[in-house]
Formats: sequence, structure tokens, C-alpha cells
Amino acid sequence: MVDAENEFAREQLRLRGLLQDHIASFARRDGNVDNSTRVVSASDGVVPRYIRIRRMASEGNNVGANKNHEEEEHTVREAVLAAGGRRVPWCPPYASESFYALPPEFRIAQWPLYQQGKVYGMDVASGVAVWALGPRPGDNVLDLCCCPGLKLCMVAEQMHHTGTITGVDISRGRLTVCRQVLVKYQIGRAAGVLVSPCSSPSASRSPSPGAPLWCRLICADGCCFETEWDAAWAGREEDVVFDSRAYDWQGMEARGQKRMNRGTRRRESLALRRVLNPAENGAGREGRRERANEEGGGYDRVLVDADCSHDGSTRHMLKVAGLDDSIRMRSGGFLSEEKLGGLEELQRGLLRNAFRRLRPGGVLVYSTCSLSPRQNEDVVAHLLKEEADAILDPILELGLPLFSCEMEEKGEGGKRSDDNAQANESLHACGRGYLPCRWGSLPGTLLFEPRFGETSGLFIARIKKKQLNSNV
Ligand SMILES: C[S@@+](CC[C@H](N)C(=O)[O-])C[C@H]1O[C@@H](n2cnc3c(N)ncnc32)[C@H](O)[C@@H]1O
Repeated sequence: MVDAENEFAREQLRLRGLLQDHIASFARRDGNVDNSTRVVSASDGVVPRYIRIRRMASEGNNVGANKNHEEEEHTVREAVLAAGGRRVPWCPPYASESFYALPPEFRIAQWPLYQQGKVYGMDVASGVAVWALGPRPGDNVLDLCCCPGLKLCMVAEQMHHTGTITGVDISRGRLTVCRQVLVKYQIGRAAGVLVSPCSSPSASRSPSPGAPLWCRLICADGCCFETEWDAAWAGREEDVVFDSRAYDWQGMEARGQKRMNRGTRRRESLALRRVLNPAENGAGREGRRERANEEGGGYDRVLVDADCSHDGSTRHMLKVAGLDDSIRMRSGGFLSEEKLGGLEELQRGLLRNAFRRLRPGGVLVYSTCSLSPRQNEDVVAHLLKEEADAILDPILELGLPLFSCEMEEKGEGGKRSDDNAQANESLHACGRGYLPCRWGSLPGTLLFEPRFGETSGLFIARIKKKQLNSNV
């Protein structure tokens, strides 16, 4: 164990050293000196490995089955604690038993609980983005940059596995991974019931309360994706990568299959086609879209966890760069202007389209794991300027004061200090019931930084769309 820890620490040092120059020059180019300090120190310090315990779908009135789920969750919690996991003290009460912090060197990929789909590897700051979105049972949710699907799975659990989720991503390769994640965690399969819409596709189109979750994954550009949650598919059929209504869960399980063979793939694609019901394309679709607009249709919640420079998260950066790809990093491809060019435009395009897909009164969350104001506040400010119906909705309901507010109130200059002593103080404050983040420069947005609160970096903004005929 000690050897493993030493090896881990040495590797971290080596990689961190490698990253420093790239991050520093990225931050300088980003044009914000304050940010340059923040970004560079984001790669310092070691963030714990967070896990989230899977919450299984309730099985309705089946008391015995529900009790089994509770007991299983309890057993998993005990195993997590035994593995060195500790509770995250500032999690809201309803989530205090779902996120745990493990030592940074903990390898979850080899952990049976992870392999068996009982826990997710997910940073707790990402959990805050989902709490801010606040999905409710029966909602229709759009996740516009969904891969590999960790937030999507948490959204499904917050919805008690009822309603609809449409996951969109531009990368077919990443969607394949996302699809595996959904299968592993049984998202889209509620209450152990195999939904069989192939025989009656329209039956599950409008989810009634308690109806099982319908989840679909679509390969499309989030900047122009426009299919309503209840509409027939407006794009190419082959772009639907997964549709839980057609998915043969029981068959997969019975075969103990991980990868599908050609025959199974063909059968699934035929089932998907039937689910998509191409006969409903065309005029019907337009009619539905008009009706949706008149009735103030659209998604109840939209999540845009946008592609970004990943500079707030060393772990993400290393993943993006490729752990051993030091040559590429040294040669400047990683975080280079060339690689990041067009990113802000993409983020603005994603946010604009996300807002258009939102129903009046609906809630949208925009997040990135960058600390760059250009990719965060500026993108949000751009939308607020463009869209008269967009209102920035301060994220306050987590119920804890932000560390920086408390320091400011005490006159200790907590709002904008980059001082390490204060960062340490902040870590202690987390244990005393403060949220380990700051306000972003737009009021009510949140900025998590690794050095301030033992989490990966994450910016979160919440936007509401005004109700029809309303000023609010
Ligand atoms: C930060 S990751 C999303 C992580 C995901 N929300 C989760 O929690 O697992 C950003 C994703 O955006 C996708 N992406 C990039 N450009 C896109 C576009 N134009 N439309 C849709 N997705 C896009 C990337 O393929 C990547 O999977």
C-alpha cells in the first residue's frame, strides 16, 4: 500500500510538472491574470476520489423488493466506509449518504463495487450541478452534452427513474461508452419491468406519473438539435444510439453479454426503428412542434455540461491529454490556441440552443470544468443579453453559506483572495458547514476550485425561462 502511494505521488509530481507550463501559457492567453493564478494552482493539491452510491428504482408497492434495495444500499455504504470512504460534510441532507470521498490514490476501476455497478466514480462538484438542475419525477429532461453519462445517470435517479431523458452528444465513440454506462447502471429500466413499446410505441410517449423512465441517446450537434421530448425523431434514424424502450435488458442479462454481436445489433436496430415510428415524421411532426410552442412546450430541464478546456480539473486534463502523451503536451498541442479555438463560440451555440429547447418556466444549468471567465460568465452573460426571456437564477438552495461570503461578512476579504492560507482555512470551513466554493463574477453562479475545497473545478450557472405572459 505504501509503495502504491509513493508511486502514485511520484507519478502525480511528474505529470503535474508536465502540465504546469501548458496551463500557465493557456491562462496567460486567456487574458486574466487572476485566472492565471487560479488555473495554475488548480493543478496543485490532490483532490480525493469521489464516488456516488447508486440509488435503485423503487419497485412501487413491492415492499419486499424495496426493502432489499435499501438493505443493499446500506451494505454498499458499509463497504465504502470500510474502504476508507468518508462522508462529504457539506452535501445537502437528502444526498448526505450518496457521495463519499476516498483517498486520491484509490483505484476504483479495480473495485468490485464499481465493477458491479453499485457505485459511480463522480466528483461531488458535478453532483452540485445536478442538484442545481433539480430534476423531478416525471420531468422531461434534455442533456445536451451527455457523454460519458455520469450526470445523466444522477438525473435519472433524482427523477426516481420516471419521466424522459434525451441525451445528446456529438461524439459517436463517446456515446457508445455512455450507452454502456446506462446498461451497467440499468438506466431506463424501472422497477424491473421490461418496457415493451415495440408493440405499442405510442403508449409510452407521454409519461404518466410513475411511468418508467424513457431514456434515449442521440448522436447530434447540440447547437442545432431540435427534437422535442415527445416528438417523432426529426433526424436520421441511425443517429439514435440507444432507446430504452427498445432495449433488450433481459436478453442482455440472460446472455451475460457485454458487447453485442452482429445479429443482436441488427435486432436492436430494427427495434429502434419501430420505436422511432418514422410514419410520424413530416406534417405530423410540424403540427406537434407548433402545438408545443402554443402550449409552451419544450423540456422541463436542460443540462449543458459543455465541452471546455478542462483547466479546472487535472484529472480531466490528464485524460484528455492521454496519461503518457508527454510529447504531444510538450509540443504544445494540448491546450493550444489551435485546439481551443472556437470553443467559446461552441459554448455560446450550445447554450443558445439549450435555452430554445427549454419550456417557459423551465430550468437550465450551464456548467464547465474550466475556470476561465471567457468560457463561463462571459458565455452566460452573452445569452442573457441575447434572450430577453432568460433570467439568471441564483443557486442558493443548497442551504449552506458559501465560504467566501462568510469571510467577506467577517471583513476578512474572502471574496477574491488568492492566498494559500485562505485556501487552507476554506478546507477547514467545509467541515464546519460551508459550501467549498465561491460566487462566480455573475451573482448566484458557483465556482468550485480544487485548492479551495477538495473538489475538481466546476463553474455552474442556472438560468430560468420566463413563464408565458409573465415578467418573472
Ligand atoms: C464535459 S463532457 C460532458 C460530461 C457529461 N455531462 C457527464 O456528466 O458525463 C462534454 C461533452 O460534450 C460533447 N460535445 C462537444 N461538442 C458538442 C456538440 N457540438 N454537441 C453535442 N455535444 C458536444 C463532447 O463529445 C463531450 O462528450
